[in-house]
Amino acid sequence: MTTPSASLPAAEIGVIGGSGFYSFLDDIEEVQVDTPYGLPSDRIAIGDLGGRRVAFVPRHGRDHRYPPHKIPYRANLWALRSLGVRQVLAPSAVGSLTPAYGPGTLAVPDQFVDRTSGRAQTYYDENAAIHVSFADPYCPVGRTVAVETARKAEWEPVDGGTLVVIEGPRFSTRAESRWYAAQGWTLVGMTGHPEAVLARELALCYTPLCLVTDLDAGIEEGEGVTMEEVYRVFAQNIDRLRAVVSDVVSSLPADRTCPCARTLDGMTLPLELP
Ligand SMILES: CSC[C@H]1O[C@H](OP(=O)(O)O)[C@H](O)[C@@H]1O
Ligand SMILES: Nc1ncnc2[nH]cnc12
Repeated sequence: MTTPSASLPAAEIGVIGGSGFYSFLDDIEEVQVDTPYGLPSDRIAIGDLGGRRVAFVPRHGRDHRYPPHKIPYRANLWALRSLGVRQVLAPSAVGSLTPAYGPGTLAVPDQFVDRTSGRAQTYYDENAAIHVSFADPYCPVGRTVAVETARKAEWEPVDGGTLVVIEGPRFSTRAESRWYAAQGWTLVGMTGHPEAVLARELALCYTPLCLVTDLDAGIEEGEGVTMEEVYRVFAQNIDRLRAVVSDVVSSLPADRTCPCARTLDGMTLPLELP
C-alpha cells in the first residue's frame, strides 16, 4: 500500500458514490481531509472491505448538497490520493441514449465526450504545461475487472460505449438528447467530467460503473426525465450495485501494471503530489 500523507489514515482503493449512493462501508473511521483545492464533498469514510482498505466519498455530499457543476472534484481526487488511494471506482446514475439499454442496465463505458463548461478540470494551470494522455480515459484493468465481476454476479453489463457528460443541472431537451444519440453516444450523465481527467492527472486508475436509471428525453416519449425517476430506479438497484462494487474492490490487483500508473513518468510537475 502506498504511504499516505503524514497523520492521515491509509487506504488503497477509493470509491466515489453518486446520486443515491451516499454510504458504502461498515465500521468506518471518518476523516476530514483538507486540500489545496478546499474541502472534499464530505468527510471521507475509511474501512476494510474484502481484505482491502477502502476510502469512500459521496460525490454530492451525504445530503446531496453539491449539484454536478459545483462538486469539488479537484478536492475529492486530491484527498483520496492523500490517503494513499491509487485506484478509484466511480458508480454513477446515468440516462440511456438507446432503447437497448433500459433502466437497471449496468454499463462500463470506455469513452466519454465532454459537453460541460466552466468546470475546473486540471491541477496544472500555472508554472508549467502538463498534458496527460487521455485517448482512453478509463483504466483498462479496472474496466476488465468491473465487467468480469458483474458477469459473475449474473448482471450482464454493457462493455464499452460513450458517456456524454452534460453541464446540467437540468436534464437534456429532446433535441439535445436525439442529437447525442445520433452521434452514436450511448449514455448521458453530469459528473463523469472532470472527475476522470483529474484522476488521470494524479496518475490514479479510474473506473466508471454506470447504472442506467432512465431512457433520456429523446429516446422515450412521455414527460421526460425526472429526479424522482432517477432516485427511484437507483434505489431499486442499489443493493446489487453495492454488491458488485464490493466484489470489484476485492478483485482489483494490488499492484498496478496499467498505463494509468505511469501517466506522469518523466514529467517535471509544477506541484508536489500528495
Ligand atoms: C439525481 S438526478 C441527476 C444527477 O444524477 C447523476 O449523479 P451521479 O453521476 O453523481 O450519480 C447525474 O450525473 C446528475 O448529477
Ligand atoms: N437522463 C440523464 N441525464 C443526465 N444525467 C442523468 N443521470 C441520470 N439520468 C440522467
